[in-house]
Amino acid sequence: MTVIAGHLLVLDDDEDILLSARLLLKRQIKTLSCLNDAAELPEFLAHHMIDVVLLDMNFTLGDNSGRDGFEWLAYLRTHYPQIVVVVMTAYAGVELAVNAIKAGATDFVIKPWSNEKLIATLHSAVALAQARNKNQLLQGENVALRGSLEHLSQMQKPACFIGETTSMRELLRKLSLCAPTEANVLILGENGSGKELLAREIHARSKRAGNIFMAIDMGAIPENLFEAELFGYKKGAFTGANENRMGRLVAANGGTLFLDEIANLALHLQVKLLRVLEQRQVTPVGDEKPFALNVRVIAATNASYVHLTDERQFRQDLLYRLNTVELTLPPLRERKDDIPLLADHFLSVYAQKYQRKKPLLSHKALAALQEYSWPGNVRALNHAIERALVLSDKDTLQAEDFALAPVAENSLSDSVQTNCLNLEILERNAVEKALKKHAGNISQAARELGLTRMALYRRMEKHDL
Ligand SMILES: Nc1ncnc2c1ncn2[C@@H]1O[C@H](COP(=O)(O)OP(=O)(O)OP(=O)(O)O)[C@@H](O)[C@H]1O
Repeated sequence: MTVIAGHLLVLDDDEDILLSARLLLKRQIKTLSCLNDAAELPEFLAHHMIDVVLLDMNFTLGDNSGRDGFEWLAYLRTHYPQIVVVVMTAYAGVELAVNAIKAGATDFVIKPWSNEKLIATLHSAVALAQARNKNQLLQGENVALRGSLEHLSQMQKPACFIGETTSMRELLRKLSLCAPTEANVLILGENGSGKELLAREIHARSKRAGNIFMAIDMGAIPENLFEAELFGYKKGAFTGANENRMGRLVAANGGTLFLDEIANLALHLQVKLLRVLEQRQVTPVGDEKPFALNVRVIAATNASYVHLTDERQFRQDLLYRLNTVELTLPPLRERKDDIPLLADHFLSVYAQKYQRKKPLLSHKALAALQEYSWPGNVRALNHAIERALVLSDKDTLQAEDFALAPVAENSLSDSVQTNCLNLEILERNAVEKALKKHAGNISQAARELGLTRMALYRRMEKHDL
């Protein structure tokens, strides 16, 4: 006997029916749940992934019209279109069953059921549900692949998260506890400190590791495209919507959704995101049917805690939805003992990339790297090492090969403080100085800060520079 690999929910107000379903099916199907009160269905579905619902059509004593069943069928079709519904009716209710099929049920069984027929029906229903899910995932992955090309090279690299200082060990300890759970995680840390890498590490150590990791830079999506990009749209929903397009949230179904730069999301869009995360469903623009959303959410920001807890800038209900677990990445200047490890790692990476012998670092060069305050954090260290390796063919790299830009006094003294507001000031100073130093040349300033041009533009906008 092959066990049906799916989750079946039997919904019937008759306890005897539920008992016989349990007796018959508990060894036939991988996961079986029973509910005798249909009113509990929405709450139940919000917390469980169901493949098939075996739905009784009559819940009100003396009413054999199937009215309740049709209402719940419509609810399932609207809110959980991927769930396959098989209805149950009494012998006299074959006509009812036919109407239920017209209304979207996939099949029906007559009570009292024939065990064999019921099991065969459920076999096909679960197979159909799984094909639907797979189809949805494939569509999603397709969108994700198209939409995330810029992440492709990073995604292919095996995650290698380096950190051995006390603060990083503590962070990694928390990570190993929360990664296998479904808890939402909020990652705080300065630019370039490794928030996305940490998010990928959580995904890699979670049950969703075999599924998609969808990174969305919330600061990079123009406000007027927010809904179309994230929720998708239906053909004809607006000018230019020439085909149905699945949004990135549904594309992330089954996997992890990484919402980067979450604090850059405008307040009115925060409400929309919150609604989707609460209801766990997404309705594409111009459509009526929502898609069920099954994602684990990891969000990240470089914003200060002061910013996040200021309700004029960030909705507190959204914050609570996102920060079940909070992980804070210390800036690189506060974990200087990691610099030799990181430097060695990047030297290996770039020696391989540029097909040359891995150079050594002189003592002075290492000391200079450890003394530097790294306003652009690990990303800037990474770039500095790549640059040094490209521009020098020596076997041993010296301090001057790294051309470390002097960091202004006040930035350095800010850096010693851990107050979050000062981190904002530190970022503003770094951006301002880089722009001044490069006479407003965005590309050069961005390179020096270890940011992309887009990321630098966002910071300039944020700090009104
Ligand atoms: N602990 C680490 N070990 C190895 N590489 C790291 C580590 N932290 C960061 N990096 C590398 O530094 C670069 C920047 O990291 P990442 O993009 O994760 O930072 P971020 O905090 O998300 O940046 P931003 O705030 O600008 O989005 C990446 O190339 C990443 O691989």
